[in-house]
Amino acid sequence: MSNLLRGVNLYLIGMMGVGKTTVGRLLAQELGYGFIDTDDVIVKAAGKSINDIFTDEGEAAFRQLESDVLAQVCAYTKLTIATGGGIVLRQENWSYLHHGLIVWLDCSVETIFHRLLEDTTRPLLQDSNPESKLRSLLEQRQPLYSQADLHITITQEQTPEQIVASILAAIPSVLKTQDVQHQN
Ligand SMILES: Nc1ncnc2c1ncn2[C@@H]1O[C@H](COP(=O)(O)OP(=O)(O)O)[C@@H](O)[C@H]1O
Ligand SMILES: O=C(O)C1=C[C@@H](OP(=O)(O)O)[C@@H](O)[C@H](O)C1
Ligand SMILES: [Mg+2]
Repeated sequence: MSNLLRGVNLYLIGMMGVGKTTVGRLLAQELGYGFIDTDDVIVKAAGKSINDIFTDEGEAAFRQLESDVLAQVCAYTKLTIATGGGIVLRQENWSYLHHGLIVWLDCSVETIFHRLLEDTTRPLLQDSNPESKLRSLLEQRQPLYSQADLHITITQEQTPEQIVASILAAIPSVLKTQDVQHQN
């Protein structure tokens, strides 16, 4: 598979809680790729948590850091990159994402809600009604996520290993399409 990919980066996009960080790390191992999580890079560079960045500097400052990190990361090859769920919001980020293959991990709001019920690390979910917040975020973002090269639908029971397997199985079909497009 890594031969087929020829070092092209994989960018995982999708809603918070869908498993981009968890699956991305495994996928990188499977491919012999490096792994980067844009949120981790931001936290290390800022020296504070995502929650503190949102509280102290606001979401717009966080989005700028996110774009800066993405711009730096896409200069490298042989990486699997787990992005933050809101990376799709800025048009400029798409020009960076399109340097690689963009994989949308998609699962139901119910699954995400149950996974993140006890989680306090997602500032956008610190809301009086997190489930409805998730629904409205998904409604806003779905048309953006759907611009990905690959759409992987995940069920509640699927393990990270099974999700990696379904991504690996789906990759050749998009690479083929891209080769055909390049020939035309
Ligand atoms: N396939 C899965 N099955 C069960 N739990 C999962 C799965 N993928 C991720 N999780 C759990 O869901 C939570 C969110 O996962 P994470 O990888 O941080 O998602 P994201 O990076 O998309 O926000 C974590 O607690 C993680 O352990
Ligand atoms: O959806 C979002 O806007 C966000 C998702 C988070 O990352 P994950 O998608 O990895 O949870 C993180 O970047 C931040 O809390 C904002
Ligand atoms: Mg993550």
